[in-house]
Order: sequence, then structure tokens, then C-alpha cells
Amino acid sequence: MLSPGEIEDPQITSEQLLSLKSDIRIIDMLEELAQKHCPSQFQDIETGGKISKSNEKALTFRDEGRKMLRQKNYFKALLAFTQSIANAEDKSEMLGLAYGGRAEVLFEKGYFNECLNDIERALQNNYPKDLEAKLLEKQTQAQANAGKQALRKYHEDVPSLKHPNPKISAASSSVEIQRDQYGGRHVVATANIEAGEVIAIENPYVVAIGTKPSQRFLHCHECLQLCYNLIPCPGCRTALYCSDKCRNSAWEWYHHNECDLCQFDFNELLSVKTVLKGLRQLNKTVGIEGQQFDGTIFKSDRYEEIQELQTNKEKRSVRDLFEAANEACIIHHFLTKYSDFFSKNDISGERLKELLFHHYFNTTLNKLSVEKTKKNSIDTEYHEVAEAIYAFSSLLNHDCYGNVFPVFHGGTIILRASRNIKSGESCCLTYRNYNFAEFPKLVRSHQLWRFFQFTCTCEACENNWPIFDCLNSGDVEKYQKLVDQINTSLKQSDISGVLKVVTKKVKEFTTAEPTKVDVNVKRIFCDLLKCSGNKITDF
Ligand SMILES: C[S@@+](CC[C@H](N)C(=O)[O-])C[C@H]1O[C@@H](n2cnc3c(N)ncnc32)[C@H](O)[C@@H]1O
Repeated sequence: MLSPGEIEDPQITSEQLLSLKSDIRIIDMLEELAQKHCPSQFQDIETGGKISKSNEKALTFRDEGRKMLRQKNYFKALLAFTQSIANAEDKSEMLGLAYGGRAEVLFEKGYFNECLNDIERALQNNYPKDLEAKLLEKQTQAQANAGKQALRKYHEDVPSLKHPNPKISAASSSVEIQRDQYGGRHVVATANIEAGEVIAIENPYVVAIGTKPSQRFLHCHECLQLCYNLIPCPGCRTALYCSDKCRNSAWEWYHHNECDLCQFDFNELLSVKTVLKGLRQLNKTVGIEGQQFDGTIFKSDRYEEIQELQTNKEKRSVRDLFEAANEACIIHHFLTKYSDFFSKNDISGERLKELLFHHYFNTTLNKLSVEKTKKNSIDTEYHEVAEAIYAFSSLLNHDCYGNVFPVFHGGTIILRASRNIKSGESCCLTYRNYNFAEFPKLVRSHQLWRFFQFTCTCEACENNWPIFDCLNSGDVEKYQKLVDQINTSLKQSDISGVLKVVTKKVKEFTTAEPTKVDVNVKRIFCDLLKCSGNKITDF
């Protein structure tokens, strides 16, 4: 794709662009510039050609899978066979063989139920008759063991809200949405909230899985659950799902058109999914009485809430405006030329470009990173699975010493208080973990402006709280005792026991500038909260 640096037109400024007033005029002007400087950019993508399913590619991955299986490198074998399944042509013998190969890996690792699913799929997909006897033998062995397979849980059950908010479908009744001139919409506590309390439980509107093999070949692209026997979209070699239910849901809401784009090797894009799902939802609800948007209840699964999310368009650089316009034009071009989008949607090309432009900004601004953690250990490392858009969770503003922490169960986000929050206080996340203890104020303000276009005026910024090394120590002796207690409990895998002790400690925090002990205890507390959420693979 063309980059803004390649536009040799130094005269253009974001003010000039924004003075054009309407989005479509900005898009048109930038499209004209892009065509002047790089007339061949659409053809460049097209000459790469449709990268459709290919049994040849599937065979290469199958060979790799078999090699890894022989070497007992089961993890790599699983990834290779799943890639073979993604590439194999629908209903081909190659697909059957790829399922058969993965069934062997699953058998070796004791995933007998998953193995049986794959054997079934192999048999339904023209598995070669001369190899069938061996597969049926494996089936009998797996059936004999399936009953003994322990139930594996990749996160704890999603809790339910004790006191649901009658006006916000995802939130507890102790919060409300307020708006002010400086911070826009934000979430405020309407009652005292204790550390650990659940503030909201919310499903994503759309998700976009990461591009690494450990992300896309191990998680459902729709619900984000960890899954070792994903099934492919029959049309493209990109999308993989944990079940027919997820595959059908994705198809119904957005993938019926996204699939055409995936065949040109576009990664799954939050903005595109949002537009496709939004239009689908609007088409479905229009005309149904009582389904019109009335705005009295904030619903997480409704397009109007997503459309309203902030864009900061007026504060964007030329680079941002250009990237958004360019992406909108490319997606528009490919949907027009290679899909039946316009015959199924009553919408003009210009309107589609405007929507893509709008959602480029509001998805880049509001997306959250869906994470997972190591099993039963305090793990400060960052393991991303996907990015996702949540309607209500997007309304929490930033604080460099945030009081809310997200934990992910599959794609579901659970927002918990990471310290006590007083009634009337704002409930805030720490965006991209730009917290005061790790990043000096100068770095934080630079990055917060770069990614979120605002100047932070939180207590840490206003009072110039020092970074960790320069904080007061706090009660180190007590802290050492706590750490010993934590380590003993962790050795016995007693997470809930240690969480109780740490929660008590967090509840004792005062509002003054935190000490080193406070910062460490809060960090441990958040890491322990994460233990109930998504786990990294145990394969
Ligand atoms: C994810 S949105 C949060 C919800 C947003 N306030 C709204 O009205 O929809 C992020 C944007 O909110 C604003 N924001 C977040 N935290 C802020 C803060 N501490 N002070 C001022 N503005 C803030 C910035 O414009 C930022 O780009």
C-alpha cells in the first residue's frame, strides 16, 4: 500500500483537509493524490492474485505436520496440520488427510474427544479408502479413552453481574455514563466500589485475531476461545472457527463479504467487520416495530452504540487521514469488483467509503487488546490474542494510575475495580499500560497524544508523581511477609486464597501518592485477577 511519505505534496495540512468539511470530500481529495502518485496500487494488490484455497499449499503444510509428528514436536505439528486444513480445498481428499493428520496429534496429546471430531471430519471429507482402516482403528482407541479425558478449562466461568444496571446492558448498577467538555463521555461510580468488584461484563461487537500462528491457528476467530481443532471457512484460507455455530454467526454478520477480501490476503480488519456487521444489523432491524434505536438503554450488541464511539477525527494528522482514506478506497474497490456487496446492500459507494473512513478512526481509538496469561502464576508478560471493540468498555477514560482492570474470558471482557473507588469518582483504565510508575510523564504524554489525542490531567500527571524508583518505599517488612505468603500459596496453586489476602491489602490503600509497596501490591493484584481469565496454551 502507498504510504503518506510517498506523497510528494508538502503543502497539504490536516487543517486544510478538515476544512473540506465533509468526509467524502476529504476521501476524494486523498484518493486523487494517491492515484496521482501511485496509479497502480490497486493493480499491485490484484496482481498478487486471489490467494484462494490450494491443495498444493495444504500438502506442504501436511508434510511439515507429519515431520513434526515424527519428531514428537506436537505443538508445531498441530499448527502445521491446522494450516493444512485452512488451505485445503473444501470437501477435497486433501482436507480429509489434513484432518486425519491432526487427529493423530490430538490422540498423542490425550485430546481424545477432539481427536474423534477430527476423525469424523476426515471421513466426511473423502479420506482415502485405502487408509481408512488405520483411521478407524484410531477411532476405536480414542473412543475407549474419551470418557477418561479430564475436562480442560481455559478460563474460569464468566461470573454474572450481582446488580445489573437497568440502563446499561453490560454494567453493574454502581456506575453511570456521564459527559463533560474536557473528557467527553466517561464512566463514573454512583456508589462506593470495593477493590475486586465487577463493574461490567461485556461481549465484543467485533474481534480481529492477531496474525501470529499462535494466535490465528489456536483460537476461534469469532469467540476467541482457545481451540485445538479449528474448522475452516469453506471459501477462504484465513478464517477458522471452533464450531459450526461460530462459523455460521461470522458468516451471517460479516464474513459473507469479508471472505472475498480475505482471498486477497487482507488481514481481518476491525473497521471492515464493524461496517459489514453494522449494515447487516441495520438492514435486519429496519421496519421491525419496536426495534428502532431509542437511546434510553445502552446496549453492547447494537450498531448505533458502536457508531457513536469517539473518533478524534478533527485532531488527526495528515498521515492518519491519509491512511483512513486509502484503506476506505481499497476496501471499496475490492468489495465493488469482487463481491456481491452492492447487490445485497442498499447503499452508495460514497456512503460506504464514509463509513469505512469513520470506523477506521473509531476502531483504532477504541480497540482493546484481548490477552491471556500463564497458568497459576503471576505473569506480567503481555500475550495478545486479538483486538476487539466493546461498546461500553470503550467509554472508560484513561488515568495513569487506573482504578479498573480488564480480564478476558475468551472474548468476554470483565472489568474489575483494581482498588477502592469512591462514589462520584471516574472509573478509568490505564491505556496501553502507560502507568506513572513505569513511564515518565514526558513519555506518557507523548504516547497518549500519539495514540489517543489528549493531554492527561490525572492526579499522577498534575502532581508529577515520580516513577517507581523514586517513590517512597512504604512498609517493606510487611510487604516481604506478604510476598512469602503469596509464594507459598502459589506453590499449592491456591490462587483464591492468595487473592483474598492481596485484596485485603489493596483495600487498605489510602488516596495519597502510592508507595513502592502499593504499586507492587496493585500489580500483583491485577496479575492474580488475570489468573481467572484466558490461559496460554498447555498443549
Ligand atoms: C476510548 S475513548 C474514551 C471515551 C471517550 N471519552 C468518549 O467520549 O467516547 C478515548 C478518548 O477519550 C478521551 N479521553 C480519555 N481519557 C481522557 C482523559 N484522562 N482526559 C481527557 N480526555 C480523555 C480522549 O479523547 C481519548 O482519545
